[in-house]
Amino acid sequence: MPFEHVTVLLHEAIALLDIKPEGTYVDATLGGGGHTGEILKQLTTGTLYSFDQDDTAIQYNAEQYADEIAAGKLVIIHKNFRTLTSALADYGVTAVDGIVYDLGVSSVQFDDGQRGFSYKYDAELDMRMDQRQALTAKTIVNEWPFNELMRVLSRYGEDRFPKQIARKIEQHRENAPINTTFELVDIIKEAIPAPARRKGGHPAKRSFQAFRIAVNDELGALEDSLTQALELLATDGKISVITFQSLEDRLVKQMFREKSSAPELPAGLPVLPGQFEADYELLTRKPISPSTEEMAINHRAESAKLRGIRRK
Ligand SMILES: C[S@@+](CC[C@H](N)C(=O)[O-])C[C@H]1O[C@@H](n2cnc3c(N)ncnc32)[C@H](O)[C@@H]1O
Repeated sequence: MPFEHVTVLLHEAIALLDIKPEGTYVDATLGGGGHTGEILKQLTTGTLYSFDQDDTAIQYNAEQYADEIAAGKLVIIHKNFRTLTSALADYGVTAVDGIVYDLGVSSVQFDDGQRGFSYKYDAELDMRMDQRQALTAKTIVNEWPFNELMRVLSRYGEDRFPKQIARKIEQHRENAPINTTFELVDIIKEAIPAPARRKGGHPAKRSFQAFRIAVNDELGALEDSLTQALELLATDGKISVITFQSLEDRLVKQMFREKSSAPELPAGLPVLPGQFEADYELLTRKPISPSTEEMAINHRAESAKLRGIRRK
C-alpha cells in the first residue's frame, strides 16, 4: 500500500536545523519519512536516528530506506519519542546536532478506516498510534469515570459541552458497551444542544481529538521528550517542532520561552558578563506558518506552526 502522507513544512523545518553533513540528527516522528529523506540528502558521514511508535510507519520506511539503513546512515527506532535519551544511549549517542518533531498522526493513520482515529469511518474505538499499547479509546470511553471523561473532553478537546457529552456517554454505557466510532459520534450528537450542532465543523471533531490525545498521552510524551531533547543538544544544536493544535503549540512555546529567558539576577550582587545569560536562543520569535500555496494543496497544513530553538 502506498504511504500517502504529504509532509508539512518540509523545507522550513529542516532549514531551521541548518544541517551539518557530518552531524548526528534525530527525526522524532518518522511517519511517511518526508523529513527523514530531506535530512538524509544533506548528510555525508553523519547519522540520522528516526523514531516512530507505529508499526506501519516503521515497516514502510524500513523498505523505503533499506539502502541508507544498510549503509549505517539511518537507524530506525520503533519506540515512543518519550524514551529519547535512553533509546539513543543504546546506540552510544549522548549528544545530537538537531532534532525535528512533526507532531500528531499521519494521514495514513487518520485515513485508515480500521484505526478508529476518524469520525468519518466506522471502526472499533481504538485510536492507538502504537499497536502494542494496551490502552484504547474503547477502554477510556467505557471505563473511565465521569469526572475523568469530563476532564479529557474539556482539557484536550477544549469542548464546549464536556459535561453533557460525558453524561450521555455514562447513560449509554450503562445499557451496553460503546464499541465503535459511529456509536460514539451518535452519542456526541445527541449530547450537544441542537443549535450548537450546526456550528464550527463536525460536532464530534473536538471530542475525537480529546480522546486521541488521552489514548496516546500526546502532551505528556511531548513534554517528556522535549525536556530530554533540550538536554541532548550539543553546542549550536537545534530543535524544530511542527504542531497542529493550540495545546501542543502552547506547550512548545512555553518550554522554549522559559529555556531562552535569562535567569533572574540576584539583587545587589555584582554580575560578570555572560554569567546570567540563557543557554538557549529562540530561532523563531513568532511561529512560522505554511505558505498560502502549501495550505491550498494540503488542508492538513492549515493549522501547522513551526518553532525552533538553538543551544548556544
Ligand atoms: C505527522 S506524522 C510525521 C510525518 C513525517 N514527518 C513525514 O514527513 O512523513 C507523525 C508521526 O509521528 C508518530 N508519533 C507521534 N507521536 C509519537 C511518539 N510519542 N513517539 C513516536 N512516534 C510518534 C506517529 O505515529 C506518526 O507516524
